[in-house]
Amino acid sequence: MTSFDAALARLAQAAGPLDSQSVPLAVAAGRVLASPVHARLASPRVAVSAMDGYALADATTRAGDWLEVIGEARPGLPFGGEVGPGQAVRLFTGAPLPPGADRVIMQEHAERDGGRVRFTPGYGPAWHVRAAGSDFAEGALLLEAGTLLTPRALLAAAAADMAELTVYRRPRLAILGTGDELAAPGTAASQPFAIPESVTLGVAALAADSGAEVVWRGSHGDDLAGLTERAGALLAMSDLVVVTGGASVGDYDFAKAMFAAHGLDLVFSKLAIKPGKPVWFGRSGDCLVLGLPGNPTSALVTASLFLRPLLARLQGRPVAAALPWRRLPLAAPLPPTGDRETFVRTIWDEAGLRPVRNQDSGAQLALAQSEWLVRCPIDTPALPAGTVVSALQL
Ligand SMILES: Nc1nc2c(c(=O)[nH]1)N[C@H]1C(S)=C(S)[C@@H](COP(=O)(O)OP(=O)(O)OC[C@H]3O[C@@H](n4cnc5c(N)ncnc54)[C@H](O)[C@@H]3O)O[C@H]1N2
Ligand code: MOO
Repeated sequence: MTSFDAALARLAQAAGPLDSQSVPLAVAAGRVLASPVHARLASPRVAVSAMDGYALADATTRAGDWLEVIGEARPGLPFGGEVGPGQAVRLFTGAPLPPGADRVIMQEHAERDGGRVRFTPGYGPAWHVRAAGSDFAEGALLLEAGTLLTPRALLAAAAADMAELTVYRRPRLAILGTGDELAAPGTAASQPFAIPESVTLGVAALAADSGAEVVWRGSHGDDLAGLTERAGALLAMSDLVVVTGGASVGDYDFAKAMFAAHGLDLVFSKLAIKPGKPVWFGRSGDCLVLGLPGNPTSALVTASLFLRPLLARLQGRPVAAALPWRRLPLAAPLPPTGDRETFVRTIWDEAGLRPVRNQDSGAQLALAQSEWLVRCPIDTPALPAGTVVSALQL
């Protein structure tokens, strides 16, 4: 069986970035930059006030002396003249500092009398001036290619005065659930032996969260001819097909077989991991194909471990960006692992990571309650509470 690390390395090698496109800033959230963002102007563009108050020359100002208020400055509306000795300009947060002034005194320290102002002693050492370019200079590199456009990154791109950004195309993803027993949620209870088709819903949500455009989602029964035809249609419309279930060795497990007629090239199959041993990955022509086990916990765990990194790669990001392992303590002991690397489902409580009671790979309720996967390599001995382990948020 192939190890988790070896499988990930093969996946990273098999999947490179898709092409890029230009999109308006307003729809760029969650996308990944294909080109870096450089500032088209400095921030701030000129020295500005950090407070509402008065601008003046520090060297010629003493607490208690009256100054003449010669004008006003607001953000985007500078004062036209220069500030000399014995003078002050009324100004507001973000307003350009007038020439001749080098500090701002907050209005809380000012006493105003018509056209005059004076300042109470102890107005403090802070100058309340943001120097031109103190945030970033014109031309500065703000965001590198490969950056995920989080709300914070998007704000910086806007501050760089960009109207459009060059981002990687969103991977088009088709998701097919397989199994005769599957029924659309809401219809299972009225059919004997049917079960609600739950897995593709969870996988689709995870994929969308990782930047995919889900172009098709549905399920199909266990007939190989029908599945083969469906596989052809899905390969034609997507960059990546995810098929769930039918990954194991049963007589009705057709997940790989349905792609055989479409020239499936396997990259890996059957891994030394638990849950998720039957996960497999390959390529059919220009399209990638990822097979997840049908057991719901196995499917969502392997989607976190392989689908997220795959979508990251297709959008120009490294595998590691999709697998931010953290070092966190265990709140309860863990049993030893055997010959499969084990990903234990846990919740976070005040003492650390606590395994959920039901570790069955078919679980759906325990999966919903789980928050973190704890990574236990092959042959890890029993671990006492307090041990610091590698964990990944589910
Ligand atoms: N003889 C062996 N049997 C099994 C092995 C093995 O190595 N030898 N591996 C086991 C492991 S590990 C797993 S994981 C499962 C995975 O099997 P499949 O991928 O073939 O999954 P199915 O048989 O299609 O389904 C398993 C289980 O999950 C339910 N299911 C499937 N799809 C959905 C869905 N979309 N929504 C909700 N539930 C779904 C299905 O009804 C089954 O109960 O194989 C073991 N067997
Ligand atoms: O590997 Mo399966 O996913 O354990 O049940």
